[in-house]
Amino acid sequence: MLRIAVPNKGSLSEPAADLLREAGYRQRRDSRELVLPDPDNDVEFFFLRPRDIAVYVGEGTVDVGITGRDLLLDSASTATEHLRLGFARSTFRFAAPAGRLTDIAQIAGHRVATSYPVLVADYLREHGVEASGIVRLDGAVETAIRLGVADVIADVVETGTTLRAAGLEIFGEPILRSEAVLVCRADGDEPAGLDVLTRRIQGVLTAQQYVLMDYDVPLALVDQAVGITPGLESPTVSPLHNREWAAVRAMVRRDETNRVMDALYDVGARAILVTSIHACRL
Ligand SMILES: Nc1ncnc2c1ncn2[C@@H]1O[C@H](COP(=O)(O)OP(=O)(O)OP(=O)(O)O)[C@@H](O)[C@H]1O
Ligand SMILES: O=P(O)(O)OC[C@H]1O[C@H](OP(=O)(O)OP(=O)(O)O)[C@H](O)[C@@H]1O
Ligand SMILES: [Mg+2]
Repeated sequence: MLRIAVPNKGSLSEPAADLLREAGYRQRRDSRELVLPDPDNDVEFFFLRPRDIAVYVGEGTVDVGITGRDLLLDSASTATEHLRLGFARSTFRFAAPAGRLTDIAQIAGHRVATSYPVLVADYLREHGVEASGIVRLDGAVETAIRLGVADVIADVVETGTTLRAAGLEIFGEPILRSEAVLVCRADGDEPAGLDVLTRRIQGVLTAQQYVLMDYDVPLALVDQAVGITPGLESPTVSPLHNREWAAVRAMVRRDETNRVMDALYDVGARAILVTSIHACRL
């Protein structure tokens, strides 16, 4: 049985459960359940704190897990990134009171508050900057400066709303771009069943990222239209009752749907239909 660690709380928890459910796995109904066997799929789920997941995977206590790239790096675990999952995207950044700092070199001699001390210490060391100290906090890091515990913070930034509300401003380059990732052990054999889990998750992600586009186009314009919708391998081109026209079906990236429809219409395609993909294996 493949042992899979899933975040039990926080921003990663719900999208991770949704992804696994969509991939055909059982998911818990009660948030107090800590272990959930799924014998039909030959896997077992362990609901753990997101921060601990890379540690368990690195130790080999569980085979794979879902966590954030930032949490993986901060754990200093030997676990390694196996698959990007595309949700819980964020950047990890330095911030200070608006207008005060512009460059990470200016962190020298200042105190940095963060929930990710390993990540921050590694980054500062790599950039040759010596802070006077790193203050580890569990959360609400943005308040640390006002309370006089630190001069600079390093924290997760998604929309920037929390920083603005605290009168802080990012400076320097992003320390990291993070998203949810599937992690597994770096050494040893690949655990049995990881290939199936990976293919199922990739199927869900592809189904979310692509749509099916159908359209009719005059025969003379098929090459031009297919140039706009090359599909993943090659689009399906079928004859129509009207021999002057063909029907084309191709996968298109969801975020390009409207741009592609406009371009197809411009070359003469008509009856352009877009359908969601429910599931797929490529
Ligand atoms: N606002 C956010 N937007 C996107 N991702 C976020 C956000 N906040 C946290 N994350 C991501 O979620 C992961 C952290 O999850 P974790 O459960 O430890 O913290 P949390 O979601 O802030 O929950 P908590 O309420 O326990 O603080 C990290 O990978 C981080 O990048
Ligand atoms: O850029 P934003 O969209 O504002 O999101 C970023 C904020 O979200 C998270 O905080 P959370 O709400 O989890 O509180 P915490 O600091 O107590 O973890 C993170 O730690 C930032 O503070
Ligand atoms: Mg938080």
